[in-house]
Amino acid sequence: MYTVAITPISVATAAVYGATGQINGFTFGLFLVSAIAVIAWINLSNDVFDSETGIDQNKAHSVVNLTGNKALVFWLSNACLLVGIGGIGAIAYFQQDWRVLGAIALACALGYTYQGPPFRLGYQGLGELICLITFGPLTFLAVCYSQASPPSPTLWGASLFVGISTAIILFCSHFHQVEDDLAAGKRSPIVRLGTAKGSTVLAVSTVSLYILTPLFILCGYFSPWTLLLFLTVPVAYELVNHVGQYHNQPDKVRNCKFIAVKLHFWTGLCLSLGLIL
Ligand SMILES: C/C(=C\COP(=O)(O)OP(=O)(O)O)CCC[C@H](C)CCC[C@H](C)CCCC(C)C
Ligand SMILES: O=C(O)C1=CC(=O)c2ccccc2C1=O
Repeated sequence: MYTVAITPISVATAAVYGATGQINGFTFGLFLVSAIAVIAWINLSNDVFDSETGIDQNKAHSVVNLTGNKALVFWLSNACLLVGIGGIGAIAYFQQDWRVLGAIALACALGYTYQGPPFRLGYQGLGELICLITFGPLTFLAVCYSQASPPSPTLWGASLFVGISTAIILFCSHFHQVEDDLAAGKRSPIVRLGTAKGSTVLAVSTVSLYILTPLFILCGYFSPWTLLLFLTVPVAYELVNHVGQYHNQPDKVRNCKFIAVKLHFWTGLCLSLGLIL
């Protein structure tokens, strides 16, 4: 799952490098470490908050279920947040640009509203929108300011791409959980749509990645090298085909999140290369 931290930082940094021909390696490294700590926070605190609603009763790998110590996991998650925000704060300080910290702090606040009381917006099916905004434009803005570069159409285009590919991971994570979600009152997009319509939405969202890229090339935002993205079509096909076949069979569809992670990783790598070349 930690590729969800690495990919947006790498693609945004590649977009900056493509535009300016230089990046600060130390800032890039510190951003990566900080983003990983933020993702550790969101996952550990998700287990804490979900243990309060009972939705994770059957989730064997919930760290709260594994340790039986909710307080410990809560404080561990806060420590991760402190490390993550501390690292981003240090970058903002070195750059003397507090917009870096502001964008990531806003992303973290939105991440909290996904799962924490009193908001729990994920229970209303709003997680994918939060994912798109936080892993897309907010993270990309923070990265470009951290590299002392202004946002460009290339950066916005790439942020939309990564925002969608990250939201696809979250969307896929709901297919096998319909029963548990219904029991806990969580109206995930798959609970709302049903698994059949959900698999169609997944297909359309996945295909949109391969439409947006040529469109951005035609607009002059992306280099033609970003067509490297089409090397990932077999993974996209695997995802759409797997969910299309097994959307209503929880045991068979449960691994689709990991195919989505694979798609997110490889599309991110191809896009980064395309933006650098
Ligand atoms: C914890 C997340 C998903 C798990 O959700 P769920 O409870 O449905 O799944 P389980 O069955 O596994 O319990 C991730 C949620 C992500 C959230 C919508 C947005 C987070 C924003 C980040 C804080 C932004 C970080 C940016 C970083 C790259 C600097
Ligand atoms: O555990 C999960 O299901 C997820 C964890 C996570 O950090 C993440 C981040 C961005 C999009 C989706 C997800 C998950 O689904």
